[in-house]
Amino acid sequence: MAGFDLSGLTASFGGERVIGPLSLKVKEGEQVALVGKSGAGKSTLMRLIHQHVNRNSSLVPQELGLVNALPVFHNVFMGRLDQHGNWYNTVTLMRPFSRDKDKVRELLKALGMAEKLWIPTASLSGGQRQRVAIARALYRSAPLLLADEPISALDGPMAHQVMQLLKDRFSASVFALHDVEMALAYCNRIVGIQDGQIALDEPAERLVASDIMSLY
Ligand SMILES: Nc1ncnc2c1ncn2[C@@H]1O[C@H](COP(=O)(O)OP(=O)(O)OP(=O)(O)O)[C@@H](O)[C@H]1O
Repeated sequence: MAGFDLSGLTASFGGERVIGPLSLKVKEGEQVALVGKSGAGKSTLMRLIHQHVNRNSSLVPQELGLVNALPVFHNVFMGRLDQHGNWYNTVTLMRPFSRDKDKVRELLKALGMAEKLWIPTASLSGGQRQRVAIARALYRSAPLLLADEPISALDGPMAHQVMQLLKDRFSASVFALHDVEMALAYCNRIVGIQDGQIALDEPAERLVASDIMSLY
């Protein structure tokens, strides 16, 4: 199941409400961009959605969640840790299976970094690290993608390549995006977050960048 239908979503920190209560329904075929100024609540909403849909989703968190001491291969493989037994995961740590190596190499190739397969993640650049987290989400291959600022460290051409790849590979997606032009180019629905509430919810084709800038 690619979509979700959640209601009564709320989040508070130190007694202060930062999200909701709000409802959000996302259907198969929708690429949703969460936009809004820094601190509006996009990451918090993303985490709330993930808590509810969890195993049905591929997650790219803003902080990436990589294990620096491990090579790129193992960080990408982690996208499917919960789909294998302990024995398989333990063997893979020491001596990965060819079919998994081939699959991960193929994903890295699509992201322009196949040669980094066995490099420890700690020695990668910020943009390369971000692509490892994206490869991990692609490897998981869940029907729903939740991606919090997935292209913030990528240069222009790579940012476009990654957004196109993610759009093609997932049947429904929720992106938190600072880049309004990218949101309009790759998403078909724009949800504006302001003070923890949905202040805008429109098909992207009905909006231009200036309509969204009123949220900032
Ligand atoms: N762990 C936390 N403890 C306390 N307050 C938090 C915590 N995480 C988020 N907040 C607060 O919740 C609000 C929403 O934060 P959130 O990170 O969701 O915003 P955002 O829209 O994702 O911002 P950005 O675009 O900068 O990533 C902010 O006021 C932030 O200070």
